[in-house]
Order: sequence, then C-alpha cells, then structure tokens
Amino acid sequence: MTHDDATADAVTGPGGTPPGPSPVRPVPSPEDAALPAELAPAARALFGDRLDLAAAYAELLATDGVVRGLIGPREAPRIWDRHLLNCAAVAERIPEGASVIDVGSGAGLPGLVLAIARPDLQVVLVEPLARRTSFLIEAVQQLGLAKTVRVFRGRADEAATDATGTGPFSADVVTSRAVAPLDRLSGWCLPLAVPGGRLIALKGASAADEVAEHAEIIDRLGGGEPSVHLCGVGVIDPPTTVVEIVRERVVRPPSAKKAPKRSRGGRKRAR
Ligand SMILES: C[S@@+](CC[C@H](N)C(=O)[O-])C[C@H]1O[C@@H](n2cnc3c(N)ncnc32)[C@H](O)[C@@H]1O
Repeated sequence: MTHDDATADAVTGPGGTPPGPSPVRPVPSPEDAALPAELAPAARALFGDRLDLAAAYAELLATDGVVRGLIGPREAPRIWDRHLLNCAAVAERIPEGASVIDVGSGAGLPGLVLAIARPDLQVVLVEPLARRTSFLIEAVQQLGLAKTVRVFRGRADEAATDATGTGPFSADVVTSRAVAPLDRLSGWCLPLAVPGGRLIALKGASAADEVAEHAEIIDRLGGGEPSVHLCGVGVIDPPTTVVEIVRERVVRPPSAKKAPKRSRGGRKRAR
C-alpha cells in the first residue's frame, strides 16, 4: 500500500474523516524558542553566562518537547516568559551549594532550569512517568548537566523511602510547580526535606488562599508557618509567587508508623 492509498482509506473508509480541509497541526520549529528581544535583559540577569545553555534547553522544549507531547504546541512561543524565566527567578530563594529535589518535574520545570541557572546546585528530578523521564535523561545528557543533575523515576513518596532501592532521597530544598494543592504537596515534599530544610512551591494567584486553607494540616505534617514571597521583582513581570514551608519537625507519615507487635502465633501481643 502506498502512502496515498493509506490516506485515501482514512478519508473515505467507514468512520473516516469526511472529505474537507484537514486540521493543520503546527510543526515545531527551533525559531519558536528564540529569545524575544524584550525579554533578553531579564534572561541575561537570571542566567548570566549560562544563557546559551538556557537557549539550548528552550530549543529542546520547543522541538522535541512538543513532538513528544511534553508541552503543548501553543506553549512553544511562550517558553521564555512562562517557563524559563518564571522558574529561574526562584533561584534567588535557594542558598549557595544547596541540594535540591524537584517533585513532578515534567519536562524539567523548575528543576532543570535551576540546574542551568545555578551550577552550584545538586539537583534530583523526581518524575513518575516514563515518557517524561526519558526526555529528562536525554536533556541532561545533551546539555552536559550529568555532574549536577540526576533523574529519579517514581513518585515523591517513593523517593522519600527506599521503595525502589535507590532512595531514600533528601535535600536542603524541595521545589515543585503545578503538581498538587498545598496540603497534598506538603505531605509529599516535606518528608524529602532535611530537618530545617524547606519546600518552595511555585504557586500563582492562589498562593495566599492555599496557605489560609491548608495551614493547619501543614502544621500537623511538621511544617512551620508558610510564607509567601515574590521572586524576580524588577526583573520579570509578573514576578513568580512562591510559598515556602520549613520542615520544622519530623513527623512520620501514618503508613510509616509501627504496626502493633504480633506474637509468633500472629496475634497481637498482650500488654
Ligand atoms: C502538570 S505537570 C507539571 C510539570 C512541571 N512541574 C511544570 O511545571 O511544567 C505535573 C507533574 O507531576 C507529576 N506527578 C504527579 N504526581 C506525582 C507524585 N506523587 N510524585 C511526583 N510527581 C508527580 C506528573 O507526572 C506530572 O509530570
């Protein structure tokens, strides 16, 4: 069967698309990732001498990332402002030389962006979906970031325990963007922070409302009082809003609490 035959079948066969103009699917192009002139000062301020590396990542996202369905085709022209700059601004909240775990990295946001902007950081990207971790592993290789970035395939709770045999992971800072509401996110991320370490959750306009709604459960999870900060003020517009929660107390999740001891016969031991 020739290519033309296949096309004809698809159009005219039972259940096929009726004849007419076929939907136009945008073809990803490296030009979509070009840094807009008006954003160049912010990009230079946030990436410094790593701007070329950021540009290489932007191109990967706009081409391979779109083809592999990791970001929508309409996102490609907005990669710099909505993704790279928005994420890079958060670097100002992370101490020099810190270890970072990014939960639910997707295509590397914000974890890979932070690793690009800050070569002093050691970053672990936590992501359960194979299609996404394949992209991340290839991106880390292509961008030459293997010395500072690791990719862990699994959920946050698996990274925090030894569930896969490669953990447990912990870090000074745990980042996350667009993964879950603050209560669930705290339950996943606080166990990954070292005591005294912090969760930095990238949130939009909902930040203050989420804090008010979930402060009590965050306290029960061992988190301190959440604080809201703006990152990149005077550099990007709008600045990035983050919620920070320090892991003040180590609270074991209910699943990790000891089961009641059983006698050899399998019955609960009498007290
Ligand atoms: C909406 S995407 C956001 C991706 C990226 N952070 C961004 O801002 O573009 C949410 C991501 O969280 C991941 N995810 C969902 N549940 C998770 C969990 N329990 N632990 C780690 N990642 C999770 C999903 O696989 C998905 O890649």
